[in-house]
Amino acid sequence: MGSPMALNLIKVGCDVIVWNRTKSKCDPLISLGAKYSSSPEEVAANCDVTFAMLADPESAIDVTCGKNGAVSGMGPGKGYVDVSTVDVATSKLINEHIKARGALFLEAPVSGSKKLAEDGQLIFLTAGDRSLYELVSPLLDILGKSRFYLGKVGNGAAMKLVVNMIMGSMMASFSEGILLSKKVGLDPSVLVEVVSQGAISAPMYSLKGPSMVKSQYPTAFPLKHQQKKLMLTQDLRLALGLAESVSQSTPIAAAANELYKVAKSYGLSDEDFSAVIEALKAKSQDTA
Ligand SMILES: NC(=O)C1=CN([C@@H]2O[C@H](COP(=O)(O)OP(=O)(O)OC[C@H]3O[C@@H](n4cnc5c(N)ncnc54)[C@H](OP(=O)(O)O)[C@@H]3O)[C@@H](O)[C@H]2O)C=CC1
Ligand SMILES: O=CCCC(=O)O
Repeated sequence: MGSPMALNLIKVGCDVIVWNRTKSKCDPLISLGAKYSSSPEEVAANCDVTFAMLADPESAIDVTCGKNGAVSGMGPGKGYVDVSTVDVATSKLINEHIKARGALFLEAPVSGSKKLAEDGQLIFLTAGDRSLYELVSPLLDILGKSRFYLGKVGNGAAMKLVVNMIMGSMMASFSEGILLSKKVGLDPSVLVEVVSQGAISAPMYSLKGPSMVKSQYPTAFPLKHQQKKLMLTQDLRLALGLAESVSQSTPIAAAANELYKVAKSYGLSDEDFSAVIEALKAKSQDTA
């Protein structure tokens, strides 16, 4: 997600400095004009605004607050925009560290996957320093099709988790439908078409349905991010934790969460999250 976002900024002529743990992944960006810094600290020291796109809460904290982390390069007049998907507590922690350096913080997790990142069609769910939001809005408009400012830090993370919770349950339910249609002698491709024309149509179903019917899961949003294991956190589990914290019942999401865990145990972490369908196949002895 970070690469296409950086690329879109380079394309419009922004002065972009990049860092990634695996440096080779920066090479295509460097060849297109990005400069390279050897640590997150150096990036933050050399930039007015630093964007972070990390896998999960642990890496987001490490890259920000760890050794040679971005915090060390921050200071008054600078801004830090974390576009990773993390939990509320992680976002608040990063905010505190950035603020302690006199800099501004904006959480801005995104809705929309790899293709939408490439096309500059992401949806930003931002919260934090309003002045930083105003400052980076022109950049967010290059990277995305819309942006929401949701107030205090944590609201962006919470909104993202709620959206991903709905998405996880929708995909699990869609998977059940595909397999059931096949078991009762229907053509699942026709089911995908029917769904795409009705009230429950969703781009996600039209995009992923045809591949799922063929047991193919080209990775857009890796299943491992729907089931993050670090610090026992993951998008669905984090959403369940959020629900529990306010005594909101979410039985559908809880059931879906179990399926993602099974799919992950089958070694499908790096496949698209639509590979959750494999968890149901195994249960019903359907290997087709
Ligand atoms: N893919 C999608 O469709 C979407 C993803 N998201 C969210 O965006 C974030 C990134 O997702 P995505 O780009 O798909 O994930 P990837 O797995 O492709 O990239 C993860 C990035 O995090 C880095 N990273 C992981 N662990 C560490 C660590 N311990 N220290 C330093 N860097 C680390 C990786 O570095 P390295 O290259 O060295 O491994 C890589 O740059 C996630 O939070 C995800 O939930 C949000 C919306 C859509
Ligand atoms: O967090 C990832 C969400 C993927 C998507 O919105 O399609």
